[in-house]
Amino acid sequence: MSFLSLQKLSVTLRGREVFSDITLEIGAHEVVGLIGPNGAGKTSLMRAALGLIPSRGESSLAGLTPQQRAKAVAWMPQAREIAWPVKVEDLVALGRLPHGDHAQGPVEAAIAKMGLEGLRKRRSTNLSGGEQARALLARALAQETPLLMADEPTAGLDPAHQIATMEVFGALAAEGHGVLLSLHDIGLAARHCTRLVLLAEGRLLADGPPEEVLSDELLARGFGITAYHAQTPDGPVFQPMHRAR
Ligand SMILES: Nc1ncnc2c1ncn2[C@@H]1O[C@H](COP(=O)(O)OP(=O)(O)OP(=O)(O)O)[C@@H](O)[C@H]1O
Repeated sequence: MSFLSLQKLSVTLRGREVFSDITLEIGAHEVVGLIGPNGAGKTSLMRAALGLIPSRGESSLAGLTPQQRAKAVAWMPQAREIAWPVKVEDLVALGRLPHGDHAQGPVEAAIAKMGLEGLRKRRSTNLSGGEQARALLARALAQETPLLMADEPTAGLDPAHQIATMEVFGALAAEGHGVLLSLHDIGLAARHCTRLVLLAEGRLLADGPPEEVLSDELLARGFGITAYHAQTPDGPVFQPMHRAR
């Protein structure tokens, strides 16, 4: 089952083509890491897929009404903006708005998954940056959508919370959801994503299992780096090492 289908999606901003002809399917049981250098178009790709910016080509989500879309996909943007000083538990409960219910089960589950029990009564605008990110992710989880899309969800999180958050995405995929994340931490991406999509040079340069997409050639071409990688009993280890010459 496909939760997101992009056909030849292209975005031009202020007369400059950011990327063109991106064709991509995301389905159940996948944690897809969208990687690429600064300015490659990762945010633009996700925003165009959601129908938030103009594009050419097709996205299965872009034509939905806001109500339909909010039931099909939860979206955590890069900007962690919380407009009102609501309590964390009330912020998370806003995830239920598209469903028009006050179901406590999904809210409590999201609070527990993001480790927010100790913060639930705090005003969300007073939280640290990483705590706010976890609260916004919990709101997205409470939305209980087939697909979760998040723009750099682990940015600003400490290592334990980065790992915990990636494990939450893995658990969602195991339950049958699909997840699309933009990530700059390629080590986390290598370890926790089932599939990587490399966006560079204005197009989709590679799409496949992490070990294929993180080849020496694609890393040099896409990011201009060399890296150390190894398979360990605990999974793949990946460390960027040098700028490629
Ligand atoms: N509203 C806009 N108007 C004009 N250009 C834009 C606009 N938004 C983004 N861009 C440009 O489009 C390109 C892609 O930006 P985008 O934010 O999608 O990249 P990204 O891969 O998410 O980058 P980063 O890793 O730095 O977050 C960049 O060159 C950016 O300057």
